Amino acid sequence: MPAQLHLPTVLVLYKTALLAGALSTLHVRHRAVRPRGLALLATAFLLLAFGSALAGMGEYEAVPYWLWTHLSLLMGTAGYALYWAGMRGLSGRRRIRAVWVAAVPIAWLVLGLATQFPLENLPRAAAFHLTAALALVASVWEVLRDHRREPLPSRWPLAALLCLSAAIYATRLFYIVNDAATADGFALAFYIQILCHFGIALMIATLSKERAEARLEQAAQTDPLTGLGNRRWFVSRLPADLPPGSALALLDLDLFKQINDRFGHAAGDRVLVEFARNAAGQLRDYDLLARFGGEEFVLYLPTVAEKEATAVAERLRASTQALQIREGGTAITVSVSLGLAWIDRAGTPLDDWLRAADAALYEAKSQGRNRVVRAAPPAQRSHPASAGR
Ligand SMILES: Nc1nc2c(ncn2[C@@H]2O[C@H](COP(=O)(O)OP(=O)(O)OP(=O)(O)O)[C@@H](O)[C@H]2O)c(=O)[nH]1
Repeated sequence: MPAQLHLPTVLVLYKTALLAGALSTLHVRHRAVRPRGLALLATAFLLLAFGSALAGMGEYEAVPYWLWTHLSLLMGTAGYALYWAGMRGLSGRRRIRAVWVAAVPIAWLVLGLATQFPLENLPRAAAFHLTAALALVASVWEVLRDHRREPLPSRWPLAALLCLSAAIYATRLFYIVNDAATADGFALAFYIQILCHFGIALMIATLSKERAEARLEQAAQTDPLTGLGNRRWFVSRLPADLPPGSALALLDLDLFKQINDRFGHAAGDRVLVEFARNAAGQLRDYDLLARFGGEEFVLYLPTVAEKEATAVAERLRASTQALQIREGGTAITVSVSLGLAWIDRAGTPLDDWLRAADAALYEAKSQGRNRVVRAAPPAQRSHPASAGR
């Protein structure tokens, strides 16, 4: 198979793959809402393509020898340093300082000018291959380290392609250092790199698309004011059949209209945010708190004893009453009423439990507000087929 690869054609295709990578990455960047690392990656693709083109022109003596050797090494190493920085940005990390990215190519340039090693083919190729392999391994690390925080499926194929590309460079480096590199091996390595570049460009586009979809999904399920999940999020997270030994509560801020009327809508918003922050801070990691709309919130406590659920509700009520939200010279105070339903049996639809909690909330308001009222369990449905209608 290697003998069938025509090296000059492979080298032309290699540059074409890099150009295609640059164009596709620029296109994705143009379409992305908050692009990260894509400009760096497109520049990296371009630098690698120009570095490779310059080396090709040098081989035909179209450029002075000293110029293309130094310059192609500079472009190649700068290209892979940018590649790493771009992958880091794409993965979601903070932008790295330019000095760290520039350090690698500048170090090679200074060393090259001082020793003139790039004038020799093997040391120049070894320096390029070493930089490329290390930058690609670092890129794999960048792409995978954020997987838990942002589990996008395309991270894995992207990392696999980067690994393959790094492995090819490392293998080539081994042959170069041992002076065993052949033209056939060279052609095969570049052929695989072509496939990697196409694949990586595709995965960059896929990852950006997956990220945009995940953000849309999250925005559709998040209340923008408080950052809590909204009704859609809450319902999607609840088990289809609430298990016995859990609790559901509706929480409604008291006389909230008066706060808006007296202090203004913006102050009312701050009260909602502070209430949400305080309430979320009182709960376990796996409890679910959402904003149902307006000044109404909903809470689900999985696996909780009846007494404990009442204690949690009572704690939320008391800590809300203790809140002091500063507005100008005065402190706004607020209270909350809660209707609490303790789930004592399976098979009753969520809507019935919500209605029961709502009735209890209504009762809490009627009794003077700032209190927790336990809900009467909803009437049991006689026919299972009617459940959920
Ligand atoms: N600032 C602010 N106000 C909101 C928001 N959503 C709803 N409201 C206001 O919340 C108020 C709710 O008023 P009501 O439903 O009369 O209830 P309340 O004044 O809290 O009285 P009770 O519930 O009976 O204690 C209305 O004035 C709404 O305009 C919001 O996102 N921000």
